[in-house]
Amino acid sequence: MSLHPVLTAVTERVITRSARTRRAYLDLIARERENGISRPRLACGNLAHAIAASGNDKAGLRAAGGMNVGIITAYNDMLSAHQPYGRYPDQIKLFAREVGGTAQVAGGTPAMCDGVTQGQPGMEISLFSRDVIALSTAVGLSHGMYEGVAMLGICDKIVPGLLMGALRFGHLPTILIPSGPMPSGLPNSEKQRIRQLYAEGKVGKDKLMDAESESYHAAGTCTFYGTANTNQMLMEVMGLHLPGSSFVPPNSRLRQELTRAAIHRLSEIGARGEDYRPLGLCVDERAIVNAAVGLLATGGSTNLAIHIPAMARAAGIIIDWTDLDQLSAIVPQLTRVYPNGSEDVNAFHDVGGMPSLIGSLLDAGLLHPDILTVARGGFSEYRRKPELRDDKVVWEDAGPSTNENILRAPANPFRADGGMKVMEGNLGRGIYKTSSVAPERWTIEAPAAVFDHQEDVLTAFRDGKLDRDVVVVVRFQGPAANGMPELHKLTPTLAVLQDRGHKVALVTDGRMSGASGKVPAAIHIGPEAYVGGPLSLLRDGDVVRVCARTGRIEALVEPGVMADRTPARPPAPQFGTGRELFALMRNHVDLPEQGASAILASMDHMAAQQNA
Ligand SMILES: O=C(O)[C@H](O)[C@@H](O)[C@H](O)[C@H](O)COP(=O)(O)O
Ligand code: SF4
Repeated sequence: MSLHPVLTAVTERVITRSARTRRAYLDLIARERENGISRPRLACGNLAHAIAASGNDKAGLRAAGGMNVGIITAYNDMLSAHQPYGRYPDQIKLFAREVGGTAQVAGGTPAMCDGVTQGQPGMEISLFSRDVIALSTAVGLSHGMYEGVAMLGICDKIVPGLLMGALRFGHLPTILIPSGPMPSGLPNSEKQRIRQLYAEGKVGKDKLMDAESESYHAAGTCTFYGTANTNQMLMEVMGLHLPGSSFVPPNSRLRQELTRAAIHRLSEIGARGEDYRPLGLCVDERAIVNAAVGLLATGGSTNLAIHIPAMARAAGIIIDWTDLDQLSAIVPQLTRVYPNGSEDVNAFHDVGGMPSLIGSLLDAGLLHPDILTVARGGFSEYRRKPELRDDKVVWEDAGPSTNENILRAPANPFRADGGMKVMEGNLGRGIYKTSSVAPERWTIEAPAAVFDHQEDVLTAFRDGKLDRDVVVVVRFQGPAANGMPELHKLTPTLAVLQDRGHKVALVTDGRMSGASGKVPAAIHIGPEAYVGGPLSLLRDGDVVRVCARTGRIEALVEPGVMADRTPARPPAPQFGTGRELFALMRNHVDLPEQGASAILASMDHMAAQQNA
């Protein structure tokens, strides 16, 4: 099947736009491979320090005969998705020895749980924790002891951060190793129902806690299709996981054999072998466009509209929301997984999952088939799913979906267009996730209720001030203002207003969770209010129109009236919960459409100085 012409056109535009920065990046990783820090170039003292505690691996590490795998782990036992990783390093060391290599934990990174910080001050650190993870990855790999990298991370900011960091060592082969979703618990729609009853005061805290604990109840990734599971999907359509490994349950024999296979495969794609597949060549413009297609075909998390540009930029590639919007026009929605439906990722995996999805997108010419992946052979390997045969993992054709209520092929999509729209108008430019909102709610026009803090929305609701058609505007939530938190805590309250029959929409320069849905939301609006963006000029009562059909977000106020207004004063920045430590990032961060990253903005500033 030939490639869809829009996919080709968007890819060529990305290649052209990125020509200079991508060339500089490829030159960098070539230099790093030839002359960069590496084990043979370490001095005796350096190497002695690096192997002092390596026990039986010391001789192997000193002789440098096999690959030394650097493990970058985002393990902590509070994050349910990362809790299984505690045992992985010891397993990986065994698997590396099986193929004549060694492995060391090169370093750890933090891993925030957005479920724990949702609605809490810590959420104002969440986006910037991604950059901290990128920096932590670079710290670990900077020792030059490793010929391959195994990365252990799943959740929201962790996979983007790991990739942003590892891409700066893009001369090294790198594989991401997932740990898998927890068993399905209380259905997400039932959890949401209980939350709405609680928001209305109709059930007590114990009932809510019981529902939450039945939903999030074991080790493994939460099973809604939020940012974490969108990350897993992304790693498959970019060929950075082993095929079909994203949603295999944790603590299973197959999961362990997939980890073994990943380490064995990593040892084959190093610089010394005949099948060199460095990360920086795997992540090229086609892989990034594949990522965007996967995001749109699955109605993935809006957070990836920020993270895909950031990961791309770390590899010298520039993709923007217009590219996303144009791809969205031709990429059909093929999955219905909560919040885009009632089923979860375990159900998606059981009916064919990633291999079936990738196969059908390839057949429709909607994915680049010729990307360089970590798996042997080409991207067509990713049509196949892993099975355990005689205790060994083998890959077998996955075939089409077995349940068209959850997963479909492009010939019979849930919707003909992708799940995301770019919104523009006199209030700025943002993103709207259409896949999780009923089409009859795609156009909302109502008077604005303007807030500077999400808590004030909940107070206004409790005081009965929102019981009407309303566009709730929450501003000063952008990256420069307070770190661009998710405002997902507002979902139950806004959904109650919507269920009462009111027309409701949310407009914000902040973010929403990948698990957010049901309520129309125009988010990531830039330029943000904190830097004087149009949201800072809005007043209570202004009529705002949010229309995902036209992609427009407008204040129906005379232009002269808005222009004559004085921008609202930003709230004072807050100390506490460590937020003051991130002022550095707030002061240097760039736009969400560019990736909302202080480190990438500073890196590009450095490149501009070099070229001056
Ligand atoms: O982007 C995401 O997917 C979210 O950040 C997710 O990781 C977070 O945990 C949500 O808050 C979970 O949803 P609830 O808050 O509804 O449990
Ligand atoms: S998916 Fe979200 S809530 Fe679940 S463990 Fe990961 S970050 Fe936490």
